[in-house]
Amino acid sequence: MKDICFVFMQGYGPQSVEEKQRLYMLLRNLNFNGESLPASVSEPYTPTAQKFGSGTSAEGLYSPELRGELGAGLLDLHAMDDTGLLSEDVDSEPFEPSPFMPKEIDDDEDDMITGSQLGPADNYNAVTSEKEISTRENNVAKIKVVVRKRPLNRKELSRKEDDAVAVHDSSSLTVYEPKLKVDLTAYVEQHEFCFDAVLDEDVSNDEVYRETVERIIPIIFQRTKATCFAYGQTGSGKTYTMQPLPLRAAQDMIRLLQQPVYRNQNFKLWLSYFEIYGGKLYDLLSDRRHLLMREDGKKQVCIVGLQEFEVSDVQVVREYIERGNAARSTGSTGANEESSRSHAILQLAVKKHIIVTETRRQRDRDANEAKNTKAVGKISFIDLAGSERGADTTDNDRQTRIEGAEINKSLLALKECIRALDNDQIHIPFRGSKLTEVLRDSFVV
Ligand SMILES: Nc1ncnc2c1ncn2[C@@H]1O[C@H](COP(=O)(O)OP(=O)(O)OP(=O)(O)O)[C@@H](O)[C@H]1O
Repeated sequence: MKDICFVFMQGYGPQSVEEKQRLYMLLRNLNFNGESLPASVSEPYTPTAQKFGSGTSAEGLYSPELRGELGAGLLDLHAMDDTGLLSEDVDSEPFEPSPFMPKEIDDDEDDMITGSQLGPADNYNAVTSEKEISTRENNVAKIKVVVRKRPLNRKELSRKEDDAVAVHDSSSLTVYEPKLKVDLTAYVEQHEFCFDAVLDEDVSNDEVYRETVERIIPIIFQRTKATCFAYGQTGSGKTYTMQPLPLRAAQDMIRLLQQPVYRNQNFKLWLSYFEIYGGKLYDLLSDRRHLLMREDGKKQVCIVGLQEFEVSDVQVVREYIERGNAARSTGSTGANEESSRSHAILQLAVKKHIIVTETRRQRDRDANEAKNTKAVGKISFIDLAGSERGADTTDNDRQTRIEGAEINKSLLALKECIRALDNDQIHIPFRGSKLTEVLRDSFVV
């Protein structure tokens, strides 16, 4: 079997329920974990208005039993913010629309989903045209789902396994699912999917960067936060895909920092890296120091004690990333010898350093100007731990199974939050896991 890793991009700024629901729609159908694939799909699933327009055609895809055990992921690292974004004193070009936003938007069609276009089996809530309009007008959160196919690994090749995924073009693929009839005759079911982008197995990490992160780097300097996360089952290539991205992003950010417009404003780049392992937070750049998560008076989640480092050199960024990677919790699963056993979160924050004059007493004491910083924008890279099927755990020891259970639990909690959002529930179960607690603000508009 070939596996697929999803790279999901989320632009920050004001977010709408509609965008999040759309993401949920996209991702909850992406469980290629053998047993959770749809039993029968007569038409391809397309996460755009055109396909939703087909009414019941893809009905089977949306029934709860076909969603699979571990569904979608939706992350937002407002949660990690203990400071609001700088709202003034930033000289920049006018605020840019999302790089994922089509330049020209046709009023009545394309990428927006209308209530009338939804299939009856789907309890996706109708999106009113009024909301659509306001969404467009506000240029709100932009989501991009990119799928990367990985090549067969040595084990799969030696077992002469079939290639289960065929990439057709830059936005669609087919998954071939081997099945057995009741009389044990083998047959293959085909499932077609469309995404914002599909990258074939020969695509390099550099191309992944260009397709996903590159375009949002400039807007991080314009009071924007973005999150890129990798979702997929264990061994699907999440870490392989995610690890090079922050370094490439840092390279571009450092280059931008040299530009007079940002240099003159004293913009600097800061890096932090932590993981959520077994429901606990650890600083990967500070000897795995146990971190505590607290809520402040404004119900903002703060990670107390998380170390941030100012970086101005790509080589230094590389060293920090390597140090953090080395500190990450890894283990071995049936599907991946070097499996990440944690959710890793690397953040690159642009901050404006403000020279402030302290109180008279302090000034007298210090006679120096004190420095202060204010967040301008931030990009977060999240390498989620892989979801695991029962079949992946047969060879695992007790510890690995416990870890797997914890990982699945947290991804399930993530799914529950997204499902609650999808159902417009008032109560969103953030407290289901540390992951969802930390990412709480992503579910709150
Ligand atoms: N696109 C690719 N091209 C070549 N090799 C790949 C690709 N994707 C993944 N691999 C290889 O597959 C193996 C598993 O990848 P990786 O560790 O990134 O999976 P993962 O999804 O992070 O798994 P886990 O959730 O268990 O941590 C690694 O040896 C990696 O080098």
